[in-house]
Amino acid sequence: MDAITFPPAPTNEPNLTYAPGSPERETLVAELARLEKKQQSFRAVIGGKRRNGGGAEIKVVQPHDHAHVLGTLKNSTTKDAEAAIKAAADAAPAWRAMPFDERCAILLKAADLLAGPWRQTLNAATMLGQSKTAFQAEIDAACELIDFWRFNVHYAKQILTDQPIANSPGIWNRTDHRPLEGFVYAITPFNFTAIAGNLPTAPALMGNTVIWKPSPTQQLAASLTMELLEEAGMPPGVINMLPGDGLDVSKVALAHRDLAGIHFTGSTPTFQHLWRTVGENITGYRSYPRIVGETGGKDFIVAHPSADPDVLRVAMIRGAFEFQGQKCSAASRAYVPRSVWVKIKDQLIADTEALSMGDVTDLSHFMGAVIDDRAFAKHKAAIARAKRQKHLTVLAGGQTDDSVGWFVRPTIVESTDPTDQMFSDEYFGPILAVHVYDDARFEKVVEQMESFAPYALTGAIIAQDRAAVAWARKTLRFAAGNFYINDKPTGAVVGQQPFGGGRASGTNDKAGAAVNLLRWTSPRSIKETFVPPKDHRYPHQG
Ligand SMILES: NC(=O)c1ccc[n+]([C@@H]2O[C@H](COP(=O)([O-])OP(=O)(O)OC[C@H]3O[C@@H](n4cnc5c(N)ncnc54)[C@H](O)[C@@H]3O)[C@@H](O)[C@H]2O)c1
Ligand SMILES: N[C@@H](CCC=O)C(=O)O
Repeated sequence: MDAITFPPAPTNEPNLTYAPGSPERETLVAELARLEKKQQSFRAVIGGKRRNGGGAEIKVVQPHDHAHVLGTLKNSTTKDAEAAIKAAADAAPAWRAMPFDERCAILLKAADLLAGPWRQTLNAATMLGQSKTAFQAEIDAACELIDFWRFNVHYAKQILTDQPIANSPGIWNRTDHRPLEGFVYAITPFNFTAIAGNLPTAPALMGNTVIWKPSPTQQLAASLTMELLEEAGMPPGVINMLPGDGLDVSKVALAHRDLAGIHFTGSTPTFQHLWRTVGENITGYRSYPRIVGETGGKDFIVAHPSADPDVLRVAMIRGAFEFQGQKCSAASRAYVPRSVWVKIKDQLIADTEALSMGDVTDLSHFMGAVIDDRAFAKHKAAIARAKRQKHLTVLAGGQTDDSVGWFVRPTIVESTDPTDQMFSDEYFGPILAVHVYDDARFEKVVEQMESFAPYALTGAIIAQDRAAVAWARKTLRFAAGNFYINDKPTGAVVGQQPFGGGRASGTNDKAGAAVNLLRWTSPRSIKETFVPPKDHRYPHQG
C-alpha cells in the first residue's frame, strides 16, 4: 500500500565561488579542457534511442571563438517529429501509472547528480556553448536547475495534497490531478541551461510525456542534460529531444491532434507565431492545448532623486552587462535624475570601460561574447544607429569585433528623448539606454515609461525615500512581473522570487512555482456518496 510521504524540504543550492585555488575551479578547468577537445555529434533522443536527424547539418561553435566547433547536429525533420510523438504516446501509459513518489525521486536524484558529479560538466558546457563566465554558469546550469528540480517536487506535492475542503455528510470529495491527454511540446531558449532543463521536466513531473526542442546554440548543454536525466532514471520516451531549428518539428507537432500543451521560453515573435498556429489549427485538437510562454523584455531601472548613487551604479552595470545583457531580465533602459547622474556618470563610464571581455575559459573576464552572428549584427546595427542620431550619445563602449568571437563592448547610450526606440525595442545584448531627467519630473517620467515598451518582465526602483518607493511600487504594478527595490532586476531565485512577466513578456505562469505546474494537470473532481438515495422523490413533494 502507498504511504503518505514527504519529500526532502527544498533549500536553495549555494553558489560556489571559483576563487583561485578553490577545488571547484580546478575541476571546472579540467572539464573545460575535456569538452573543448572532443567534437561531438549531437543526436536526437527518441524513445531512449539516439539517432541522427534527417535534415541539414548545423555546427555548434564557441561564441567567443567561433572557429572552434564543439560539435554538429542534423536538423530534425517531420519524420523525426512523427517518431518522437509516437515514442511519447507509447511511453505515456507507464509514466502516468508510475507512482508520483517515483517520478519525484528521479528529479531529486537528477538534482543531486547535478549538485555533485555532473556540476562542472554542465557548467563547462554552458561556458563553452553559451559564453558564460564561471559565475554566470554556476548560478544558471548548476544552482538554478538544481533548484527547479528540488522546488518543483515540493510544489507538485502541494498540488496533489490540495484537496476539496468541504464534504457534505456521507460524501467524500477528492481531486485527481491528471496529466494532460497528449504530449507537451517544450521549446527552449539559448540563454539559460536551467530554463532548458526545466521546461521539459516540469510537465514530465506532473505525469506528461514531452517533445523537447532545444536551441541549436545551447545543444552541448542540452545533450548533457538529457544524459544526466537518463542517469537519474528518466524512462525512455518520457522526454524526447529533437535538435535543430524546430521548423519541421512544429509543422507536425502544432498540427497534431494530441498536442496537449506548449511550454515555451524565447522571443515574443516566436511565441506569437506558435500561438497563431495553434489558433489556426484549433478545431483539430483533442483538447485545448495549454499555452505557456515566457518571452521578451525591455527591463528598466528607475532612479529617484533619493537614490544611493553607488547602489544605482552597481545595479546598472551588473543588471545590464552580466552575460552580455542576454538575460531576459537584463536592464536595458534606465531613467536617472540629473542630481544623481552628475554623481555617477564618470565612475559609471570608467567602470563600464574597464569591464574585461574575452574567452570565458580565461576566468578573469567579466563577460564573454554574444551568442551568434545574428545577435552580433543586430547589436552592431543598434549601436551604429545610436552613433548617427543627434539625440543619442554613446557614452561608453560602442565597439564591436567579430574576427575571433562575436564581441560587443558593453555600451551606454544617453538619450534626451525617452520615446526613442532604444526604450521600447528588445535588443537582447549589452546595450543600456539612459534617459537623464530633471529631478522634479520623477512622477511624469515614471508615468511615461510605465507602458512605453510593450513588455512587462522585470524592473527596479532605486530610492531611499520610502514614500517614493511606495508610489513607484503602486504606479508600476503592471509594468513588471518581477519588481525589485534597491537591487538589479536580474538574478531571480527559485522559491524566492518566482519568475515571469505579463503583457508582451508572456503568460506569467511563473517558472519553478506551483502555478506553472498546475498548467500541466487537468484536475478531475471525484464525488463518492457512501449511502446513495434509492427514491427519486424530494420531501417537498409530500
Ligand atoms: N521571459 C523569460 O523568462 C525569458 C527567459 C529567457 C529568454 N527569454 C527571451 O528569449 C529570447 C532569446 O532567446 P532565443 O534567441 O533562443 O529566442 P528564439 O525565439 O529565437 O528561440 C527560442 C526557441 O524557439 C525555437 N524556435 C524558433 N522558431 C521555432 C518554430 N517555428 N518552431 C519551433 N521552435 C522554434 C528556437 O530554435 C529556440 O529553441 C529573448 O527575447 C529573451 O527575452 C525570455
Ligand atoms: N533567473 C534569471 C532568469 C533570466 C532569464 O533569462 C534571472 O532572473 O535573471
